[in-house]
Amino acid sequence: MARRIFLAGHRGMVGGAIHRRLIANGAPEADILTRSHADLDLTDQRAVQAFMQAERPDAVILAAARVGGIHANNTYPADFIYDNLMMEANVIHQAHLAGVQSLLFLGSSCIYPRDAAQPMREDALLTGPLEPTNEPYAVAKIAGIKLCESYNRQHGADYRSVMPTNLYGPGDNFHPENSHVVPALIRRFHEAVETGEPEVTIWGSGTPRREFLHVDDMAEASLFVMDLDRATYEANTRPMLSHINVGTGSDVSIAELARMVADVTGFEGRIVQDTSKPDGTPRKLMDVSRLADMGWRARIGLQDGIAETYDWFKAHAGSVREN
Ligand SMILES: NC(=O)C1=CN([C@@H]2O[C@H](COP(=O)(O)OP(=O)(O)OC[C@H]3O[C@@H](n4cnc5c(N)ncnc54)[C@H](OP(=O)(O)O)[C@@H]3O)[C@@H](O)[C@H]2O)C=CC1
Ligand SMILES: C[C@H]1O[C@H](OP(=O)(O)OP(=O)(O)OC[C@H]2O[C@@H](n3cnc4c(=O)[nH]c(N)nc43)[C@H](O)[C@@H]2O)[C@@H](O)[C@@H](O)C1=O
Repeated sequence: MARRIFLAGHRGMVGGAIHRRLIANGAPEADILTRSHADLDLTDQRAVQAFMQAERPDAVILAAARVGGIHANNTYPADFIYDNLMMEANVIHQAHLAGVQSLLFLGSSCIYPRDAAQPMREDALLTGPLEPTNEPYAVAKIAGIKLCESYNRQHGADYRSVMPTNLYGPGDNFHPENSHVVPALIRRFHEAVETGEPEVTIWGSGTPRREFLHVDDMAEASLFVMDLDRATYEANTRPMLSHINVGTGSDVSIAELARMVADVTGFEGRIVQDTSKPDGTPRKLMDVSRLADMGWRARIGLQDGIAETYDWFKAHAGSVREN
C-alpha cells in the first residue's frame, strides 16, 4: 500500500530538495502531502491537530522550522526558541495521536557543546555549554531529539532524528542579514561583480571553520535514514543516542570559503573582515562515521556545489527567497 508522507516545510531549501528526491525516487505526487506556512501554521496546536486527524499520514518528515544564520539567531532568540519548540511539539505529539508510526525530525549540528572535541560524535550531546549565538535554537533542537526519543521509549514509536551540518544549495534563503554564510557571500560577491565594488566585507575574523553539505545530499541522507530498517537504526543509535549526524566529514575556514565564492563569481577585488561581527562557534565538524557505517556518504564537493548554487541563484535572480 502506498505510503502517504506529510512533508512539512516543502517550500524551504531542505523540504524542496526532499520533495524533488521523493519524486525522483518514484513517489506519486498524490502521496506527498504538503501545506504552506500560510495554510497551516505549525505553531498552532489546534490547526495541527485538525490536520493530522483529518489526513492521518503514514509518515511525517519535519523539515519546517524557524531557520537563520548567526545574525538572525543572535537577534531573534525568542522567535527561534518559541517557534521551533511549538512546531516540533505540535507535529510530533499530533502525529502520535494520529497513529503515525514513522517520523523524521531535522535537528542541527549546533546542538553540540561549543568546545566539543572535533569531529563531534553523537554522544557529545549535553556534555557542555552551547554556543551563545544560537543557544535558544539549539535548546529547541535538543528538545526535538528528546521528544522523538521519549515517544519511542514510551509509545514504541519510530521517530528518528538527523543532525545536519551547515547546509547550502538551491532554494536557500538569500536575505542579506538573516541568511547563512554561503548564500550571503554568493549574493554579496555577485553584487560586487555586478556593481564593480573593489572590496567585499565578510563578517568576523574569517578563522572559524565550517562543514558545508549540499542540500541534495541532505535530502538523500534524510530518506536513507528514514528507510533504514528499525533494527539497523536502533543498533546504531544506542545507548540512548536517538540521532545521527549528517555531514561531509571535512571543513574549511570562512576565509577559504570566501576565496572559493570569489573564484566562482569572478570577483577579483579585496576581501576584508568586519571583526565587529561575531565568529560564533570556532569549529563544528561532525563525526559522520555512524552514517558511513550504515552505507551513506556525501557526494557533492563544495567547489562544485557552490558553482551549481551560483548558477541557480543567477537563473532565479529577482525571485530568490529572502526572509
Ligand atoms: N540551512 C541550514 O544550514 C541548516 C538547516 N537545518 C534544519 O533543516 C531544516 C530545514 O531548514 P531549511 O530548509 O534550511 O529552512 P528554510 O527556512 O529554507 O525552510 C523552512 C520552512 O519551514 C517553513 N516554516 C517556518 N515556520 C513555519 C510555521 N510556523 N508553520 C509552517 N511552516 C513554517 C518555512 O515556510 P515560510 O518560509 O513560508 O515561513 C519554510 O518553508 C530545519 O529543521 C533546520 O533547522 C539544520 C542545520 C543546518
Ligand atoms: C547551521 C547553523 O548555522 C548557524 O550557525 P553558524 O554556522 O555560525 O551560521 P552562519 O552560516 O550564519 O555563520 C558561519 C560563519 O560565517 C561567518 N560569516 C562571514 N560572513 C558572513 C555573512 O555575510 N553572513 C553570515 N550569516 N555569516 C557570515 C559568521 O561570522 C560565522 O563565523 C546557527 O545560527 C544555526 O542556524 C545553525 O544550526
